[in-house]
Amino acid sequence: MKRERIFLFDTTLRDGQQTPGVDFSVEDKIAIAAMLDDFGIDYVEGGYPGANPTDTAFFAKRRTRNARFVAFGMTKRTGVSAANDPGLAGLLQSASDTICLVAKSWDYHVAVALGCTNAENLDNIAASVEAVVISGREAMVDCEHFFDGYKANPDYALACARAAYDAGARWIVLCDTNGGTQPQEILTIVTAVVAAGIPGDRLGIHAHNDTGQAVANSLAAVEAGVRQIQGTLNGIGERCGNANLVTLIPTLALKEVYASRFETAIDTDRLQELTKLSHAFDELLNRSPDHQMPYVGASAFATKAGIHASALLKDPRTYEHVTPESVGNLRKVMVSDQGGKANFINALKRRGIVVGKDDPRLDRLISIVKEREATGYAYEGADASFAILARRTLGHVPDFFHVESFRVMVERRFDANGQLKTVSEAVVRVLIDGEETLSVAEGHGPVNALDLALRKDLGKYQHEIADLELADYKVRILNGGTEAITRVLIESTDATGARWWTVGVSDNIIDASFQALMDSIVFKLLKNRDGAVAAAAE
Ligand SMILES: CC(=O)SCCNC(=O)CCNC(=O)[C@H](O)C(C)(C)COP(=O)(O)OP(=O)(O)OC[C@H]1O[C@@H](n2cnc3c(N)ncnc32)[C@H](O)[C@@H]1OP(=O)(O)O
Ligand SMILES: CC(=O)C(=O)O
Repeated sequence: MKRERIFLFDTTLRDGQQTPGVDFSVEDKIAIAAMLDDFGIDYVEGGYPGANPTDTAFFAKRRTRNARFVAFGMTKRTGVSAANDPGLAGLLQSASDTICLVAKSWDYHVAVALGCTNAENLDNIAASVEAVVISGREAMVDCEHFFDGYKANPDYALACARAAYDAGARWIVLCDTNGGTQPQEILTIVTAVVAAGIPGDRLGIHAHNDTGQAVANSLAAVEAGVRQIQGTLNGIGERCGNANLVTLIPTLALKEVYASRFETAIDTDRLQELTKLSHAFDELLNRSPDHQMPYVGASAFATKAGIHASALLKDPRTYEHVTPESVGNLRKVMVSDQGGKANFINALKRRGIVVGKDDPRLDRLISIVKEREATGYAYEGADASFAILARRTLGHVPDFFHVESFRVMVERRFDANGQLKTVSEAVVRVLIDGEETLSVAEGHGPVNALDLALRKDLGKYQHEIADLELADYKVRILNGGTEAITRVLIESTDATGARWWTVGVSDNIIDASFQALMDSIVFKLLKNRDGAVAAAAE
């Protein structure tokens, strides 16, 4: 059976830009447009030329090689001709292939927001689309509030869509602008639009996620006939976001119910780049990836439950709905107090440690991990600390150095210029091969001072840790009150690009940090000696 083509439209740079806290520069937009273009998205909406200097500069030239480059703007205003509407002129001057016009399709909005008559709004839609078509560009109309409008006045909502269609718009996009419509309603309303004479292959869906249904609504619209889906990378967008293309793309490609009937421009090779794309975008936004994001999250193919791990290791299909490789993700079997022997054997194998199911040392390791987790440690997020603990329990970790003592001091005082300053200083006494060194360092805070002092003079190992850097530091108070236990997680990295997490737990935050810092250095030294241990670092 010939599969029907679904066109993917990305509005990360336009609706995504409307996300609270997201503010792209021209350089960001250029980078994101290139990522989307390389990935194979059909349409890349770049923003609103004329609305602000960034978007105007971004549209000074075409920013995609293969994808259609889309400029967004509103239909002309009442009382001016299309030729004299400054907003429309800005769109027509932009270096775009396609112009997407937003048009009101809810009569209530026409009255309240536009303050014109229903007939004037229909004229504005038609005249604006005609102007785009005459300019030689592809015209597209986002029918704003289409579903709410249809529920209030179906004839008028349909008339708006038809005005766009009759004037020559290639796509009429039905928008759930307020994001409150449910999948069943989308199915019914889109079916009615198709029955009213606008073919599905001229219709698109733009769904917001205010009830967590944006992906489901997009799929319901496809089911009813639409052939263009609008969405964003990682689901960013106004309020609760837009339909997440990173979820929709693999669903369309990997779920038989869709894959047997539809195809997109994203082939199986490109699909394997999906996790990278999603994470690269988060990197650009300077935020941590959502571990639980479908398909691409770090937890999407992770299990810490012993019963699951045991079956998963016999055959991954027992607990995976698709393979992690298909979207470029990884399977992760973690160790924790929820794990059984299978979790541990797998985790150890990854680090080059082979241990039999009946080996008593394995039971010992499991009971140490479970006991420690009961006191606050969390090894599932601290792979490197687990690697060290496993090696200590099952084999051997060299005694590289020994910290005899440390002291950390925080002092608030006036400096020589009379300025009030808080100073942190650490002193560390280290024994290496029987020789003692004493290091003193000042830092931005007590943990930074301790870290600097610890790494200041490690004698013969100093050159080995020169490229070690702390990338992240997380503190979690595990129970309140004066008896609070603190868990510290530290992420480290080095020149090879490897990253590893270590953990420390104590009722003293400095002591917890010290444990995590020590594990970080020991892991780095182990990693320098043994490639297998590096499997703990990603
Ligand atoms: C559902 C969506 O996400 S639509 C996209 C929303 N995104 C944005 O608005 C981001 C970019 N927008 C902007 O920078 C500004 O709103 C601009 C530059 C476009 C316009 O700025 P201003 O001219 O100062 O108008 P302002 O933002 O205050 O109000 C919007 C105006 O557009 C009118 N308008 C809104 N939608 C439409 C439409 N589809 N067709 C014609 N006019 C419209 C409103 O009636 C209002 O007119 P008024 O000023 O006469 O009351
Ligand atoms: C066009 C658009 O962003 C919306 O209706 O939500």
